[in-house]
Amino acid sequence: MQQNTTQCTAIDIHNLCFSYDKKSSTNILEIERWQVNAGERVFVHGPSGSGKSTLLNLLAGVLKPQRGEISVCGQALHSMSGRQRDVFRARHVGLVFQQFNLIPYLTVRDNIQLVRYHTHTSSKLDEAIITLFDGLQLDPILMDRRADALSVGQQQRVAIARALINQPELLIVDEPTSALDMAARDSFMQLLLALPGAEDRTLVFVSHDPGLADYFSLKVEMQQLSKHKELADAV
Ligand SMILES: Nc1ncnc2c1ncn2[C@@H]1O[C@H](COP(=O)(O)OP(=O)(O)OP(=O)(O)O)[C@@H](O)[C@H]1O
Repeated sequence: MQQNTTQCTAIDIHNLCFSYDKKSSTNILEIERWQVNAGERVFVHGPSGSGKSTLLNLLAGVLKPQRGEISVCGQALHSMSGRQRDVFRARHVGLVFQQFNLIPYLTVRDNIQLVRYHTHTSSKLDEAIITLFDGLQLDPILMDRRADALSVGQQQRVAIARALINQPELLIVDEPTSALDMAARDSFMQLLLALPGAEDRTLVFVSHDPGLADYFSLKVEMQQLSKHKELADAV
């Protein structure tokens, strides 16, 4: 089932239909075909409500389509159980949410430790965190600070470090720059794209900000990718 990510198509979607409400006649997403090669940097944009977060959750295996096929890093998510998709996500996907989702009363180290898939000694974990912090220009002293004592920019970079701790092949980032001014936004993008392994990792990045599009090799407009169709037409 496993494939070498350097040879595989990172994302392969075929005739996918998704609706939150099984009784509704309208799909939130309908994607006939979408393929992304491993290592590609994809900028996903589209109006509010067009299904960007829903797409990210399908790619991460949080949601499962009602119909069709979705393979990520060579793994067929549509035929996995919820538990299998959880394992898939822990091993292959790094997720950064809009609100960062750090647990406020835990230290930065504990926030990162929580998502660590491989069990390593605490010194190995610290080593891995320090390497990531170095690339993200974060002071290692922050590891022992509570997450709610960090600035927004620091929380955002810690969220990236947490997403990368398992060395995922796919990094999914949802609207991470909305709280930043333009200069901070650009330096964040430069850091993100210069991190070790960034050239081999597939990046799917959602933003409303068209000013970020130039950082990406592929641009995807949600309304072109997905059609909202009456289920009755599709059946
Ligand atoms: N858990 C849910 N249950 C039911 N409907 C939902 C749920 N989450 C999202 N939706 C609906 O699905 C549609 C797509 O939502 P989604 O959050 O994917 O859009 P989006 O493009 O990410 O929007 P935004 O840019 O505002 O974050 C919207 O109509 C939304 O109301």
